[in-house]
Amino acid sequence: MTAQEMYERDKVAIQTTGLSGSMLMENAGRAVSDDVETKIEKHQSVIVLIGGGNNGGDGYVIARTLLNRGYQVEAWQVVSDHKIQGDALLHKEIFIKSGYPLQQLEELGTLEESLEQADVVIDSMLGIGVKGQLRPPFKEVVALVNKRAAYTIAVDIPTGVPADESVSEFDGLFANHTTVIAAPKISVFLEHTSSYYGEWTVVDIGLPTKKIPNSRRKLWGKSDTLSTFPTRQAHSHKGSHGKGIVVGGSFQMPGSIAMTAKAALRSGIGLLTIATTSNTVPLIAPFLQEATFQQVTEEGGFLSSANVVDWSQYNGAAIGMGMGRNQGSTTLVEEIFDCVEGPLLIDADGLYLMKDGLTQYSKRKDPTILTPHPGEFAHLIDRSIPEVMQSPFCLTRDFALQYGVYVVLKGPSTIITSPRGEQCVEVSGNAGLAKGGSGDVLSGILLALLLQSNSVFDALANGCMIHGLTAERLTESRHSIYDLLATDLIEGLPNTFRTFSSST
Ligand SMILES: NC(=O)C1=CN([C@@H]2O[C@H](COP(=O)(O)OP(=O)(O)OC[C@H]3O[C@@H](n4cnc5c(N)ncnc54)[C@H](O)[C@@H]3O)[C@@H](O)[C@H]2O)[C@@H](O)CC1
Ligand SMILES: [K+]
Repeated sequence: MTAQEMYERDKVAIQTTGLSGSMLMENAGRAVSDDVETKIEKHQSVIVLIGGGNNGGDGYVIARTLLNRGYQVEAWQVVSDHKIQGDALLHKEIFIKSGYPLQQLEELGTLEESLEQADVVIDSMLGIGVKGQLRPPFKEVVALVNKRAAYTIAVDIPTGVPADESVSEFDGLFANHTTVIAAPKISVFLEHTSSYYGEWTVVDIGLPTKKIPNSRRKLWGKSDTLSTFPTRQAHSHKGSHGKGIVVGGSFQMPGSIAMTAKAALRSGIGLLTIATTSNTVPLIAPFLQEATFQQVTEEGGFLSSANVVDWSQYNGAAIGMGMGRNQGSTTLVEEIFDCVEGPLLIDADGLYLMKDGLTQYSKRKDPTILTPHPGEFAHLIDRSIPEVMQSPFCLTRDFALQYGVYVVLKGPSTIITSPRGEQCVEVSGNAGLAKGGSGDVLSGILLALLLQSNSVFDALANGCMIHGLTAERLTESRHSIYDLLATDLIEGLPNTFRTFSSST
C-alpha cells in the first residue's frame, strides 16, 4: 500500500461501519503489543518513544498494554504537549489515568542515559505521515537510537522512512524488527528502504475487509500458490501439459539455454524443443535427453532467422537466453513476435534485441511476458538503474500498461505486473540466487507453468515462488548462499514441486 491508500482504507472503514479512529488505534496498539511480546522478555527494560501524530498514539496504547501485562516500560513523549491531539490525546489520557508515568523529552542527554540502560526500544515516533527530511527533535533522537545497540522494534514503519516510492533523501531509524500495521507499505520492498525495517510482520487491526477498497497490489504468499497451483489430471498425456520451444544459445553461451530447457522439463512441461545454433546442439544435447532440437539459421555463430521452425506445433515460447546481442539477431526476434502462438516470454539478450520493436508487442493477441532484472529494465526504458530501484512499482506499471505486456521485474522482491496494471510482489529466495544462470532457470520454470495454467498472472507468481523457495530450501540443507549454483536449483526443483503438486 501507499500511504494514501492506507489513509483511504482507514477512512472508508470508519465511514462505512461506525468504527472510530480511536478504536482502530486501540486495536493497532494491542496487535503490535502481541507481536512485541514474541520478541521480548519480562526482565528486559523497554523504552517506548512516542511522537506527535497517530503513530505516537499507537505508542501510548503499546506502553499501557505492556505495562498492564507486567513488562518494565518507560514511555517517552518526544514532542511538546500541544502536539498531542485527537485520538492520540485520548489514548495519552487513558495511559495517564491508568496510573502510569510519562517522561517528557526536555534535553537529549536524559533520554540518552535512559537509552543506554534499555534492552529494547520501541519506535512509535513517526509512521506513514512523515514528510521530507526529519526535523528536530526526531533527527537527533533517531541518531541516538541508531548509535545504541538495543534491540529496536518500529511500529508500522521505522521513523523517517518514507512509505512510498521515489523518495531518495531521508534519515531513517534502523529497526531490528518492524511490526507493520494492517498491510505492508511499498517501501518494505524497495532496495534503498527495506534494510531499515529489519525483519517484519504484519498485524491485523480489524479493518472490515469486505468494505474497504480492494488493492491493485498483492503480496503473493505460499497459500496463494497452494490454492492456484495447476493440478495434473490422472488421464492426462504429454500433449496436455504444453509443447514449448526455447530459442537462444550461442557458441559462447551454450549453458543458458540448456538450463532454461532443463528447468522447464523439471517443471512439468509436456514436450520441449530447443531452437539454437548448430554448434550449440552437440554441446548441450548429451545433458538433455528429454528435449528435441531444432537447428536455426545463423550468421557468425549467432541466431539470425527462425523461418525453418513450424511455429504452429507449439503452444508457447521463451526467447533470449544466451543468444548474444548481435544486431543480426534482431530479425529473429521480430519473426518470433509475428509467429508464436500462445504465451511468449522474452528474457536476457532478447530484451536488448526487442527494444526498438516495443510498440509491435502491444499488438500481439496472446500474452507477452518480459522478465528483466533492473539493469535490463533500465535499458528498456532509458533510465538509470538507481531510478528503477527507487520507483519499480510505478515504472513497471506504466510500462506494462503502455505496451500491453506482463513484466516480471526480478530482484529480492520480484514485482509482477499485468497489462491491466495489477501487481503482485513475491519475496521468497535469498542471496544465493544473485548469480549468473538463476534467471535462465526462472525462465524455464515460468514457460512450463505458463503452459500448464489458466492464468498468466498466477503462473508467473507461482513460478517465482517455486524458484525462490527452492533456493531457500537448498541453503537450509545441502548448500550455502555462496556455493549455490543455478544447476543446483534445477536439481532442487523436485523437492519444492512435491510440496505443491497434486493430481486429480
Ligand atoms: N485511523 C488511522 O489513521 C490509523 C493510524 N494508525 C497509525 O497512524 C500512523 C499515521 O498517523 P499520522 O497520519 O498522524 O502520521 P504520523 O504519526 O506518521 O506522523 C504525523 C506527525 O509527524 C509530523 N511530521 C511529519 N513529517 C515530519 C518530519 N519530516 N519531521 C518531523 N515531524 C514530522 C507531523 O507534524 C505530525 O505530527 C500510522 O503509521 C499508524 O501507525 C493506526 O493507529 C491505525 C489507525
Ligand atoms: K514508527
